[in-house]
Amino acid sequence: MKDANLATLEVVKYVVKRFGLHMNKRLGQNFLIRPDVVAQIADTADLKPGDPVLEIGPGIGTLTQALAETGAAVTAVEIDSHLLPVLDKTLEHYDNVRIIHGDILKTDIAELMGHKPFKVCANLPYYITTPIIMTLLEERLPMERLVVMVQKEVAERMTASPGSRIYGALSVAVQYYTQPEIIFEIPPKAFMPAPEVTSAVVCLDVRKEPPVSVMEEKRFFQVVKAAFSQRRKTFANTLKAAGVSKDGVAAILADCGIEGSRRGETFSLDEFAAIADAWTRYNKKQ
Ligand SMILES: C[S@@+](CC[C@H](N)C(=O)[O-])C[C@H]1O[C@@H](n2cnc3c(N)ncnc32)[C@H](O)[C@@H]1O
Repeated sequence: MKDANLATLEVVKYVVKRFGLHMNKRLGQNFLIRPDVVAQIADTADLKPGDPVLEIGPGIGTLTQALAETGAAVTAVEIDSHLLPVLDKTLEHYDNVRIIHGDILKTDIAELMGHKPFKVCANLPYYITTPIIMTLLEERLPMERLVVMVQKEVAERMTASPGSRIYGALSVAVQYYTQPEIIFEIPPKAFMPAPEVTSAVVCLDVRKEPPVSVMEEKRFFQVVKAAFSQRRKTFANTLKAAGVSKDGVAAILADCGIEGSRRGETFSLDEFAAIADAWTRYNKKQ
């Protein structure tokens, strides 16, 4: 199938029929049927021959083919064993593709990618988008860029600004580790079967250093989690709920100069960092 572009309705239909596939909704199986969209996703990854790239969920190999065509060294992790014989066939002419059968959330990715720098390019299964993104980022893998297709609403959360309704823990984490940019949107009809939602491709360029420095990163993310777990609470009450004494709350707020009446969802990364450091200093004094 080297000459056939896999990302067309005719080819996807043919493959589904030939292998007797049943799209598994539970595994987020919506396959792209637009060659231009697939090409644009692969272009955004900006791959050179030999570049290691990780794909999550190759499906029948549509995006995998576009990645392989760049000459990159493609590693694709697919959970569904029914798709393995399909991928064997659709990608049989590429010697720069390695298919791994497994659950990406249970895979030792650093080991799989040989502890060397790599990029990620994937049309993600939507039911586990956030766990996948958070795992990849929190493990501090040597990634340079992630190009991921996600639900449009999730893409907007990743890039949201403080104070907006959709700004949350995912926005802070993504913006702490990366510089996110929404590249383009994709309508449901670009997939078979068509999902119920519009999708978007996001490019996350991994930062060499976080944009704010904090004394204890763990504390920073503890503050973020507390701030968004009860969005309607004032920040002073959020700190109390997190187990800080009344005196402690007063001392932390005075130290970082932030009004306790504000809600956590209005804080910028700088403000989250200032609170986390004030909390760390307070704890050290106790
Ligand atoms: C949205 S489809 C993308 C298919 C193909 N890349 C495309 O663009 O047409 C998501 C793929 O992820 C696979 N998948 C779902 N959960 C997974 C997991 N935990 N680990 C690895 N692959 C998974 C599904 O079986 C499916 O092939």
